[in-house]
Amino acid sequence: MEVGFLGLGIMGKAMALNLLRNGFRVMVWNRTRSKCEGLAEHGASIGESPAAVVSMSKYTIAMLADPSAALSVVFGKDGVLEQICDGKSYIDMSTVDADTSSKISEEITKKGGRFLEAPVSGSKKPAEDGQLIILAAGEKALYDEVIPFFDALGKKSFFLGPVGNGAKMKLVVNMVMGSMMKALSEGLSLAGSSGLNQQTLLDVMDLGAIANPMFRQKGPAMIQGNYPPAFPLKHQQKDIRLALALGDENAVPMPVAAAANEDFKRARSLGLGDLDFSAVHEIVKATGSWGDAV
Ligand SMILES: NC(=O)C1=CN([C@@H]2O[C@H](COP(=O)(O)OP(=O)(O)OC[C@H]3O[C@@H](n4cnc5c(N)ncnc54)[C@H](OP(=O)(O)O)[C@@H]3O)[C@@H](O)[C@H]2O)C=CC1
Ligand SMILES: O=CCCC(=O)O
Repeated sequence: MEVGFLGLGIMGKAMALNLLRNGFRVMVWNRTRSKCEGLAEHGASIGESPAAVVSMSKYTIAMLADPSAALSVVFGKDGVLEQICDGKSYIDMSTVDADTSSKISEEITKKGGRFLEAPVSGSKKPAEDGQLIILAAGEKALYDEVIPFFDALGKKSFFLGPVGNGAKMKLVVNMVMGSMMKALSEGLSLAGSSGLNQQTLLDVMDLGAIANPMFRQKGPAMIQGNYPPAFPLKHQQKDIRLALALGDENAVPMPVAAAANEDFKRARSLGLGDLDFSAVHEIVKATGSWGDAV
C-alpha cells in the first residue's frame, strides 16, 4: 500500500521510518524540506506540498505540531483540501482539540474524502520502536482498513467512536501526565531540600504503587538537570491548555492541572519550550529553596 506522510518532527520522522521498514511505499512532505532528505535515504519519495502528496496517495497521514499547523496544512495554499476527493483518506495523528479535528473532518468529507483522527500516546522511543498507543475516532470502516499502518506504528489501537473522542481522550491522558510531571518535580525538590538522596527517592517509588515508566525514564536525567527533547515542553503546555479548555466546556474543575499549566507556561516564557517537558523541573526548583535557579 502507498501512503503519504506530512510532518517529520520528532514523532513523524520515526513513524514514517517505521512505515518504510514495514514495506509501505511512503511519500513525505515537511514544511522544512531538509528534514525530508533523511527519509529519502531510506526510500521515501518527496512531495512538493501537502496537496502533491495527497494527489499521489490513497491514504495520507499527518503528524503536526498543534491545531494551527494541522489547520494550515489542510486549509492553506497547496493544502490537503486541494486534492482530497472520493477514494482518498486523511488520517490526522497530531494532538489537537476536538473542534479542530471536527473542522478538518467536515471539509474533507464535504470533498468526498474520508477522515480519521488518531492521536497517539507514547513518545520518541515508542515511535521509533513501533510501540505507540493509537487513539482513533471517526469512520470505522476506514479504521479497519488502515489497521496495517497502525500495526506498524503501534502496539495497540483503540477505536473510540465519533470524531472528537480521540482528541479528547488524548488531552485527558496528557493532562494527567503533565500534572504527574509537576508532582514528580516537587517530590525531587522536596527530597533534595530535606537532605534526602533523590535517586533513592526514585528507587523507592519504583518499587511501590506509584511506579511508572515516566518517573523511571525521566527522573534520573531530571536530577542531573538534563532535558533532551523527546516530548517538547511547548507541546505539553499546548495539551494541558487544550485539556483545561475541555474542562471549561464541561464545567469540570481541574485545579491541579491549572497549577501545572502555570509552571509549563512559565517554562515556555523562559525559553525552555523546545526542551523535554521534564524541564518544568527548572521552574519548580527555581520557585523552591533547592537547586539552581533558572
Ligand atoms: N514528541 C512526543 O513525545 C509526542 C508528540 N505528540 C504530538 O505529536 C505532534 C508532533 O509532535 P513532535 O513530532 O514531537 O513535534 P515537533 O515539534 O518535533 O514537530 C512538529 C512538526 O510540525 C510541523 N509544523 C509546525 N508548524 C507547522 C505549520 N504551521 N505548518 C506546517 N507544518 C508545521 C513541523 O515542521 P518543521 O520541521 O518545518 O518545523 C514538524 O514537522 C504534536 O501534536 C505533539 O503534541 C504525541 C505524542 C508524543
Ligand atoms: O503526547 C505526548 C505523550 C508522551 C508520552 O505518552 O510519553
